[in-house]
Amino acid sequence: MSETQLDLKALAMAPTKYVDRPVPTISLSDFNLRVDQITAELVDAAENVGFFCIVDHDISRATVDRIFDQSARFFHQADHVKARVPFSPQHNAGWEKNAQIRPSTGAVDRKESYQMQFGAGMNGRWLDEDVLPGFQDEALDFMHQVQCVSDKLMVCFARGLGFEDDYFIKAHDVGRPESQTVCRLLHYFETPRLPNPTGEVFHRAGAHADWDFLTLLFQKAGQSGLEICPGREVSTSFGYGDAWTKVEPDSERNAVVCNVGDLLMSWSDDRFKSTFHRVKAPCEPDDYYGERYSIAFFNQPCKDAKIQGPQKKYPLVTGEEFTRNAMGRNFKALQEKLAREEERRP
Ligand SMILES: O=C(O)CCC(=O)C(=O)O
Ligand SMILES: [Fe+2]
Repeated sequence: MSETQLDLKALAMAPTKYVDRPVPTISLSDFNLRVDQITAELVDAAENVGFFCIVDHDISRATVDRIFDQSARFFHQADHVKARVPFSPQHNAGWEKNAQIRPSTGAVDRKESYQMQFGAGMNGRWLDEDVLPGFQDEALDFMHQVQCVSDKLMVCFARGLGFEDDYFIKAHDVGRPESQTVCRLLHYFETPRLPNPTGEVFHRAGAHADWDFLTLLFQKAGQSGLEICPGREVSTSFGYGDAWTKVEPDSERNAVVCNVGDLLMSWSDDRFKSTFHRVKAPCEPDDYYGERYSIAFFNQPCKDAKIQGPQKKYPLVTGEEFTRNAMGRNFKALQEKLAREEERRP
């Protein structure tokens, strides 16, 4: 074994460093009356952490429970059934299994996911009504409810940056054919406890930043693993630090975890932080190795939205260009990671 391999192995086996960082919980109650206060809290969280939890958001626990039930119904279908609605990179919609490789790990995430959109991108990508009766209606109803909450957050971020109240809402209008917003159902598989016979680590969601405007993440109580690692300076950097913080949303209060994505970071001239996060690959005794469900709602800009911050730090791009550039950077970083690993092979 070479010296570098030994170093890497030692690093992989070292216990994870954790630090406590506050992840604020922000109430959206009496939104119209309290909008200035809520804006101040959201801006502070976006500037200093990039992650926050929202409560009193008007999506009921029953609604969240029902969409998780629908998600389980979907994922319990046989693979050959789910394969009727395969993931299409061009449409950013559909089902994939053990297929996503993150530049941070160079290995597949051990999970399956199903990405849904509001409009034409979903043509042919819903399972038939006789396979999953009621699924499509319930999923779309949930997505519209999450969009309503997103709209409130967008009003606050627009105010915080000095734009008109509806500036971001218009740029993310899910009623338009140009909408790119995605709701992603996620299902992580139970993984063998370490040490396992091969020593293999099963990645869940390797460290990454989201490239959307704002992500709203729904989790199930008792299925932990989400961790953040702030300290990123600009929206184009792939560097990340080393001390992680566990995000434990208050399930009693039906909290939804939100995070600023690269798009909002860039649109705010890097004032609001898009933060590295991961669903930890379970590898230490206290980690959660069980099956895990989550739902991520990615607010994406309409293809023709014009994106530029108030200080014009970055050149103006359209929503379509921003997404294409982000995917291109991700692809390049992945190729570089895989090439480095190839070089290291004895
Ligand atoms: O499943 C989770 O809790 C997080 C997923 C995530 O970060 C993502 O898909 O971007
Ligand atoms: Fe993410």
